[in-house]
Amino acid sequence: MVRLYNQGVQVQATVCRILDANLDRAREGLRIVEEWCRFGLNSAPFTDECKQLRQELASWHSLELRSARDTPGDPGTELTHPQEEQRASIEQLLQANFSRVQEALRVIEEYGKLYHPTMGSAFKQMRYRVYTLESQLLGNQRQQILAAAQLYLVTSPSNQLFNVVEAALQGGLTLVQYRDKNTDDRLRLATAAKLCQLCHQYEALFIVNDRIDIAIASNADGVHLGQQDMPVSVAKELLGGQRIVGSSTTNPEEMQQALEQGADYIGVGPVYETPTKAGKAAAGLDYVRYAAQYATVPWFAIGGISVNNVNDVIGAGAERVAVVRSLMQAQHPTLIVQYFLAQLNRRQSVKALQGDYNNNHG
Ligand SMILES: Cc1ncc(COP(=O)(O)OP(=O)(O)O)c(N)n1
Ligand SMILES: Cc1ncsc1CCOP(=O)(O)O
Ligand SMILES: [Mg+2]
Repeated sequence: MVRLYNQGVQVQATVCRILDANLDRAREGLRIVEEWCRFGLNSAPFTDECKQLRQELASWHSLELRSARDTPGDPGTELTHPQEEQRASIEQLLQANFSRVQEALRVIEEYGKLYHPTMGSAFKQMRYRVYTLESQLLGNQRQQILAAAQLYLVTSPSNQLFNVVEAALQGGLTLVQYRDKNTDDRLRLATAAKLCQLCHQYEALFIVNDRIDIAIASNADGVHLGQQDMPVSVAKELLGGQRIVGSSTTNPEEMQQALEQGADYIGVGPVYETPTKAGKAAAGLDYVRYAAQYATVPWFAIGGISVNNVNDVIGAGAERVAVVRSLMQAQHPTLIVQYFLAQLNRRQSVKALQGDYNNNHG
């Protein structure tokens, strides 16, 4: 039943107009995405998902809402943003239309709460489905690099910062996080932008620690957030579906929450106590074993990991590790990266062989 609780007639009509206009906006944007899925990608599953979303929108677009339309009296019909006149690529066109759909769904989610008891939650779910579709269509390359990454360099302030990062990239590193707690924002942004360019030159991902604003402004591939930072779900909303959001976890509860909120990867640690995060208790190898069994997204063991103990961490089930000092203080970062990758790959090969053996003899 459609009800607008305790509102005057004028307000009711306005809410209906807002819902009507945004249902149209969302449908149009989805249709544009759908055409690319159908004719550009020939993808039945993506086309189908767009169609189902459009059908669900249509099921809410009642006669009552349509009748509230007042196109001649709407001052918004003539307003266009200069960027709407230009699209440099299919990716940009899709991105603009995903943003349009997500914005419209968010408006409906909020105003819908005034209109129908289940409209807010229904549109929230739809918005998450659109994020997923967006990340499958546009964020795929980032997710692939993330899934393949085995070593993660988290930087610390250094006057050799760019040299260390470049040397590590030359060794095959594909994931870098810029972590600097004390520099002022101007310098932090300039450093982030330069590091981002450097990483992209090597087709590596660039992540910013703590700061969503700096991640966006530096064109980073994502952000890493801890338990005291912005919640993952909020970061996902601010960054859209394409960028990566990583989350630090120290115990199973934090892991569960990070997974529920949609973290793309998680940090697991500190495995060992470390001066880089002084005062933080070690989570230990037991938590690494837990992650090996229960984590459903890529996860990186972190904290006190060096060439001397990496095999213990791998032995506890880690397939990916993150380090600060082991690379930032290395004399030869390229060689250290190669050593870590060799150890992690060796483990992967052994696991693959064991899998083959079990399949053939199980
Ligand atoms: C890969 C990775 N894992 C964990 C952390 C720690 O994040 P957080 O708990 O927010 O602490 P700070 O790094 O902000 O001091 C990380 N940065 N990266
Ligand atoms: C940022 C962070 N989060 C958990 S441990 C850690 C620091 C790891 O530093 P190091 O590799 O030097 O021990
Ligand atoms: Mg943090």
